[in-house]
Amino acid sequence: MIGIIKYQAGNLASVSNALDRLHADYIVSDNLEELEKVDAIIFPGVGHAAAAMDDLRSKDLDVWLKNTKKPVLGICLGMQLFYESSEEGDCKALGIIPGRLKRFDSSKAKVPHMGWNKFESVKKHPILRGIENKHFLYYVHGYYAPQSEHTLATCDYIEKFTAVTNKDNFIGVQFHPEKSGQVGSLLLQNFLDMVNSS
Ligand SMILES: NC(=O)CC[C@H](N)C(=O)O
Repeated sequence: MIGIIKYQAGNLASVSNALDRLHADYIVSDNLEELEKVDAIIFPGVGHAAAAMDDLRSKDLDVWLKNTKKPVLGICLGMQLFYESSEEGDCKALGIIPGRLKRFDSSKAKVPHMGWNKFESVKKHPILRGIENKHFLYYVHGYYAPQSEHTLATCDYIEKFTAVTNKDNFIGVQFHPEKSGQVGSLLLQNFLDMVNSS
């Protein structure tokens, strides 16, 4: 059973639809008792980092997320909030992964980075099974996580930034797998398979 975190910055419908297409069992919830019972978490996100963190704090979801040992897949803003802070609203984030989100330099190219782009895998990981450097994924973001020891894959737009990150039970993807067609569905299925085999 997957728990999709329900908070004001979650693009819940598109993530739910993607799981429906994979016939996955899930709940959409912000209730900590309900979330404690699921096998894994999908932490989606569209919106402003500072506002999203305020909403998570208002529901004690920030502390719960930071301390859960369940597998967590963070998507877009969900991935960004794994880090220590973001230049977006100059806000503190969950602090699970070291680093600070930076804004793209809009003097160099149009911001946000919006559209289909490839990615370059840096380290092997089950979440990337069957996904190769030739594949395109869908991105919409104005902030990026610089490369670090936790970077599994990178993407090149103005900067070479972290497209997929992993620390312990936390996996983050900057792109939107729920909007990335078959390749995106494969990544979500890889996550489900990791959960089912754990
Ligand atoms: N789609 C989004 O909400 C992106 C997350 C964040 N606001 C960014 O611009 O990077």
